[in-house]
Amino acid sequence: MPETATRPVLVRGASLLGERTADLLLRDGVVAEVGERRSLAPGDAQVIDADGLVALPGLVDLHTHLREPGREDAETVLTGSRAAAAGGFTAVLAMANTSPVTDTAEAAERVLDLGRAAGLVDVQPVGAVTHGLAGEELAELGLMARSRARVRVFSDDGRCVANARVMRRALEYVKAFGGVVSQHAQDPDLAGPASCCHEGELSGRLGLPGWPGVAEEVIVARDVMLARHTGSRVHVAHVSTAGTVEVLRWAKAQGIAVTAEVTPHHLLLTTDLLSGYDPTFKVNPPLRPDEDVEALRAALADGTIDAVATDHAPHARHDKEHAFVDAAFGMVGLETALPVVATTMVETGRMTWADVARVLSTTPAAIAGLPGHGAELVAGAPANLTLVDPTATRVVDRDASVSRSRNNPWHGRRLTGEVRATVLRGRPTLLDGELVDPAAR
Ligand SMILES: NC(=O)N[C@@H](CC(=O)O)C(=O)O
Ligand SMILES: [Zn+2]
Ligand SMILES: [Zn+2]
Repeated sequence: MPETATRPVLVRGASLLGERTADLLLRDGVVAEVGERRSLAPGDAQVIDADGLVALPGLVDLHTHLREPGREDAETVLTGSRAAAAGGFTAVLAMANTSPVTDTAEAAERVLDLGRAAGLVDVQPVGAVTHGLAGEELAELGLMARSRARVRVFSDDGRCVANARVMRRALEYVKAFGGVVSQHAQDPDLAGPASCCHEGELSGRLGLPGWPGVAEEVIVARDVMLARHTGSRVHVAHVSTAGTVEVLRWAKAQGIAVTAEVTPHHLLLTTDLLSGYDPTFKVNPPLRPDEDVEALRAALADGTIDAVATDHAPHARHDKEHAFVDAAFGMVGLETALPVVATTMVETGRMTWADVARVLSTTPAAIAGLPGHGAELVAGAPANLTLVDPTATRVVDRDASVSRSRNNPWHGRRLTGEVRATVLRGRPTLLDGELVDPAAR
């Protein structure tokens, strides 16, 4: 159905970024009018009563694993899109570590098309940096960039681009079209193949091979120097240590084009959760001690870390429910990202809702080069938005998730802030906390 044929939507009485209450009339995929509270007549519009809700530009996730093609038993583009819409996202970047890997233009276009067919969120493929994520030869970066998928973010995520020469070439290459390399920063020699948790007192006690924070920090330090040398842009995926924050702070002060993301889990969960050997908490990079968590929160609040990205990493039970050392790395995160940020950063008074819009929408959209997303909610802007109940609290139930996977580290935890509605180009994908059947839109 063409977008022009959809019914207008009137969002009544939302608090824009938590700052001022207004009505928003959404028509033909854009914000047609912004008016004083209760000033706009509904006419034939579908009315969303947003009294008490905060309106944010639709959330943008720089780091999502959708698992299709190859691991549809863990997630598909459709089930991951549902989780994204339920979490308030209107765009997600789909990581390239699928099977086959997204390392060609055709593979990227297939992911794009699967996203369009699902129709719940803009699925923007990330391209691999190297063929098959092998870290040796560059993938078809230019062809992916020029394809219908317009790939701008490249990453071997799951693996580090460990070879400095390869990283340098990738940075030089993507510079030509304003691309960015998102690095999974982890020196493979320092981290070691068997490592599965933070290296520290606890890993010693548990008898688990740990990996040290410095394995991340040396790669970030190297990559900011390569970004300076090439004049290109580097993005640091899932920052997990205070040392990385120090490097980023220095690099930004030099004017080096580096951006960075932190995951919700690294903002709240700590390494001591591993004491019960529950593989739900096994993730790469690992959960760290309190000092790191505090440094990450401070860096997000002061802008040293630019964005929050979920690293939603669904895994099927038969990959996750193993002895700790054998289980897969990763945890789901799309449906809980906003509540975790609200709980850790807003409820604690460290960030405002305008800051949340910056770290979960505006800045990630700018980093990824997605012009239709992250815009301020003013007349003429694309009608991509999220409505949040800022005070609602809820105990997370992994079985209430719409993701296909259940590796949910938030199960049983009470979080504040609930996504009530998501609107993609003027069409609700989530209403009253329930997914909207695409056929009914
Ligand atoms: N984060 C994880 O623990 N796992 C990710 C890979 C990654 O993000 O490095 C995955 O693909 O499962
Ligand atoms: Zn990674
Ligand atoms: Zn990842």
